[in-house]
Amino acid sequence: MLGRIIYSSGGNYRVKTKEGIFNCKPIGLFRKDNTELIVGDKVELKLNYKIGQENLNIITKLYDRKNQFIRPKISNIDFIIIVTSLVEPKFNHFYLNKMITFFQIKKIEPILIFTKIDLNKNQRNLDLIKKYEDLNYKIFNFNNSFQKKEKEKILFILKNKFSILTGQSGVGKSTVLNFLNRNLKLKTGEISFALNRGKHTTRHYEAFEIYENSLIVDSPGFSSFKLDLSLNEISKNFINFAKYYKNCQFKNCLHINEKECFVKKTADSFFYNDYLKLIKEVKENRKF
Ligand SMILES: Nc1nc2c(ncn2[C@@H]2O[C@H](COP(=O)(O)OP(=O)(O)OP(=O)(O)O)[C@@H](O)[C@H]2O)c(=O)[nH]1
Ligand SMILES: [Zn+2]
Repeated sequence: MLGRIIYSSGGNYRVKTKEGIFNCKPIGLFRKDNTELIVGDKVELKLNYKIGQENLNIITKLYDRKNQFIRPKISNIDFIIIVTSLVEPKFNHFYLNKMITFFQIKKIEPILIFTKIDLNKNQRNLDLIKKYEDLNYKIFNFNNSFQKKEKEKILFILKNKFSILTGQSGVGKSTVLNFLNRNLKLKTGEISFALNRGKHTTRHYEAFEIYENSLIVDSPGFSSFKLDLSLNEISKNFINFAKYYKNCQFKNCLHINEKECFVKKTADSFFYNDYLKLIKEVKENRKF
């Protein structure tokens, strides 16, 4: 029977199949060749397999992963849902641009959710959202709720898909999930904010079913993502650079020092400034 791992902790797995969710153990084979099974993996399952005196549900096979992350340890991701609040915490476009870039490089489509629109008093924030709309990203605005049509649209997109939800602490990740599925009842607000769960190192990953086989992993803050980007990848794929870096006349150009570089001349300064910041950050991290 085919299934997907939705929970993993200390060698115990929960696998979701068409027939339901089962607690499972992997067969020894995986241990022998050092294969670690992770949340998101598509696996083959045998129910009530007799081992000695016990009847166990066992995982017998791991199917090829279409993608895989080291931190968080998750595989086969279809979408990355990036939640950004306009206020409290304030609009952090640098992290948003960085995350979009990272996942575009990994060929995973981002879905952008902007929250706390109701608390926003700053027109510039709305103008910034417009910039992402112009780039044709899938965008949803959240006011403690989605409009009915928007909610239907997002559930339709996520149906039968496996997604990661990410965003800084306090932006509203749990609030959004609870709104999409009233049965989840995830803790929101000050308590989880104070715990700052992003810093927990032993956190396990668990995929929640939101709607008709749409699974979402609620991952802690941005900082827990291992972003292994090269300068070359960023220069070609930052946000919307892919469209016009080919017009840059310089080989392996970082679009910084060449006066006549096409990207430097045409890029929107809002994105370009974050690009410079990201290049700087990656260069500095390399020194260690
Ligand atoms: N007014 C308003 N408040 C919101 C909105 N979205 C979330 N909140 C509030 O913001 C606070 C933080 O929301 P959470 O859902 O706990 O945020 P989180 O991203 O899950 O936070 P962590 O668990 O720390 O990662 C809560 O008090 C929510 O009620 C929104 O669109 N409008
Ligand atoms: Zn250039």
